[in-house]
Amino acid sequence: MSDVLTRLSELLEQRKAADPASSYVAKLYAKGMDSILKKIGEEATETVIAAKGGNHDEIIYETADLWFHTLVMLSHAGLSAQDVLNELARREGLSGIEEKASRTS
Ligand SMILES: N=c1c2ncn([C@@H]3O[C@H](COP(=O)(O)OP(=O)(O)OP(=O)(O)O)[C@@H](O)[C@H]3O)c2ncn1[C@@H]1O[C@H](COP(=O)(O)O)[C@@H](O)[C@H]1O
Repeated sequence: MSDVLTRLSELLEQRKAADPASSYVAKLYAKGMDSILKKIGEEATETVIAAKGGNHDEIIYETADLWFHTLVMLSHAGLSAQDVLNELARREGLSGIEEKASRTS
């Protein structure tokens, strides 16, 4: 895993014991999964709008927001970026059709 993802994943775990008044992530955890999912929906929409606009800085900024909130969702669900990277690694070398056939659910 990249150093950035490793450090951020560790920080997201630590924030589970943090005060929501002093941490954005702790506040999101306290609000619960529905609020986290709402943020993901908003950030996904903002990413689509940025990509349509074609400004590289905006695309990067909005995609970072989307990735970040997705990482918060994974952490709240007891998962991590590494779990998703493991799945992407599993798919390496498979064609799209083979990948679809390999799915269990
Ligand atoms: N990478 C991020 C990150 N990206 C985006 N954001 C926050 O995500 C929010 C984006 O939502 P919006 O653009 O809608 O802005 P907003 O109006 O403030 O959001 P809402 O109040 O409506 O939820 C902003 O508050 C950003 O500050 C982030 N907040 C935290 N991190 C990382 O998480 C770490 C822990 O953060 P704290 O828990 O706050 O210490 C930080 O050190 C960073 O590494």
